[in-house]
Amino acid sequence: MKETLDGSWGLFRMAWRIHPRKTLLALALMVAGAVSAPLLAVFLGLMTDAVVAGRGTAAALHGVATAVLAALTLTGAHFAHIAYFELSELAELDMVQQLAELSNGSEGIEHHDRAEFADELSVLDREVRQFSNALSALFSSVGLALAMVLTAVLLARLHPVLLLLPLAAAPPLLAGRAAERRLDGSRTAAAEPTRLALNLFRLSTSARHAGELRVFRLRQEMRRRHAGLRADADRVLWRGQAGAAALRAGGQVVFALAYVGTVLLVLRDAVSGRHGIGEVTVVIALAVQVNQQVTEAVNLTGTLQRMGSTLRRVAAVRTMVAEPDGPADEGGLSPADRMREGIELDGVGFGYPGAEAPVLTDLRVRIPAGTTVAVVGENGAGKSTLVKLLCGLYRPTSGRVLVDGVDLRRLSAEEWRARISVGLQDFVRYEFRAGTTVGLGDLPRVDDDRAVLDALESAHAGDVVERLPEGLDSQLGKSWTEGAELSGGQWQKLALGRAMMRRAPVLLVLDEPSSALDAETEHQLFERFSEQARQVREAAGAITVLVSHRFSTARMADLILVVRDGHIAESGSHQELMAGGGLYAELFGLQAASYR
Ligand SMILES: Nc1ncnc2c1ncn2[C@@H]1O[C@H](COP(=O)(O)OP(=O)(O)OP(=O)(O)O)[C@@H](O)[C@H]1O
Repeated sequence: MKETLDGSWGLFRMAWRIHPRKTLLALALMVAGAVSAPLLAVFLGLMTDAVVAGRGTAAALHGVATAVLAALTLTGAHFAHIAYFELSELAELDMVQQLAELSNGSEGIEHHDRAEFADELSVLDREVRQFSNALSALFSSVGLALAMVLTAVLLARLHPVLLLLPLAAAPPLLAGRAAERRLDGSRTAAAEPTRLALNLFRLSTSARHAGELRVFRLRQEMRRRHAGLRADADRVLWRGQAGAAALRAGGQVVFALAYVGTVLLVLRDAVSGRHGIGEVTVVIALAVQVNQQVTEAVNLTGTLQRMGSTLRRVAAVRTMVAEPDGPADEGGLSPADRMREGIELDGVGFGYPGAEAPVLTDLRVRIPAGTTVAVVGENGAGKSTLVKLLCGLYRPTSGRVLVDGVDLRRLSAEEWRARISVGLQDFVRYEFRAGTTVGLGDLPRVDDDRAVLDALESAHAGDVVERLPEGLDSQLGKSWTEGAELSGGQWQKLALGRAMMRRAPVLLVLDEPSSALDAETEHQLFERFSEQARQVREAAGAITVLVSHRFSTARMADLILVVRDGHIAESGSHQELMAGGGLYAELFGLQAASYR
């Protein structure tokens, strides 16, 4: 009950916020349409009595009133619909925007790693599309509540026993609520298989994966898995639907028995002469309405309860996104324009939400300002996780990342992001104009083609644009009829160009650009960065971090971090590490031998 009331109130506030005047108009029309139905029964009774008594004028007047009320009953909801149609659409849009904002509006990305977050979001994704019905349900239910009270008063005036009829509405209402709870439970239980099935569907229908699916002859297998997951979800949903239907039917049977009983009672009184013909007309008309009111009330409370749980889910998602251990903007200090001392990892540990073992443990290292750093290590060692911590996308679960001695948590996340630049391993393929796709790396200069060309030049990526039919003006992406599709490496080169757009970032992170670049180009690129970093050491103190599997590139760095099983196994310059004869020296030797 509380959820339904909270949901209704939340909905009303949302409509009011969007358009107060239309909200009031829709509500007034809906209420007028709803209460005119029981009044219609009263005037019908009065008209019948007047006709039987031969009072022509009174019969005609009551007849006109009956006709007006009938018109209002039939058209009230229709006119209200015109008033709230736009409101409903706007409310749905508002919800969709709230979801997008919740999902991507936070500074951190930790919530994306939680299965509960994905489940709630997948249910919400479906449920918000029902939101336009919710407003109509809300307005209708206000009108309906008034109509039910009026009907009960009218029935009680005729015979107190007739009050049993509205009271008999309680069992179907309670059963309806229980049914909706059961349905909501089944939607939650089915969320995971539904989400997984949707992922498989997207995978099976994406142009990007079409080739591999065919070569490995996986289409049949994907269909089988998809069907299995859908069947799992459907089984849960079907059980929920069947249980809910049985509960609703039980409630309706109780009401039907009460309905038949009261009609028989009034008919008996009429036969014995205790009621006039007009009163019998009123009772029969009202009893029919009570029947309709109950059915409508069950449906409306179901819809409102559903919307209540949608709003509850939105609140739950909001809490997950605002988790206190997420990388929120705690201190709001502004990072300096130049790095003075450097970055220090002070006992940094990190575990992904829900994972049993931490990915990184007790990392301790000082990276002086102006240093070029190479991070090397086996697959899954924790290199990308480390650079995401440096970018402030995750917050360490233990220890601190210090920037010039200040805990990264205390820096304004937004300002820190503005001072750094990244080429991430899982870069985005923005299907925009080529120049825009690169220019997005520095939003204020997104349309500055000169800056874009310079950035592409710095990233050794000018050739990608040169080959496009309209250069920087070429539309990218298969979603466009004329869009040019790029190879994976070309997309990554543009992402590198994007990383070069910012003028003087204090931290530049390049996470494995190797798939796009051949060994020679990667080498040259890093050489250039190292040179630039040395030149601007005094001016900006920029730190460049490159994650690479190529030791021939890594060796140029001032500092090499060898990550193994979540900790820094070795650190130092190439010469130091080679002289140490440890893991780095061993891996370097192996790779060098394979090139010979
Ligand atoms: N979003 C995530 N949620 C849970 N676990 C994750 C997530 N991302 C990575 N991991 C786990 O963290 C570990 C380290 O992953 P990470 O991507 O940091 O490794 P990496 O050294 O960059 O590997 P690679 O060289 O293959 O890119 C892996 O065991 C991986 O399974």
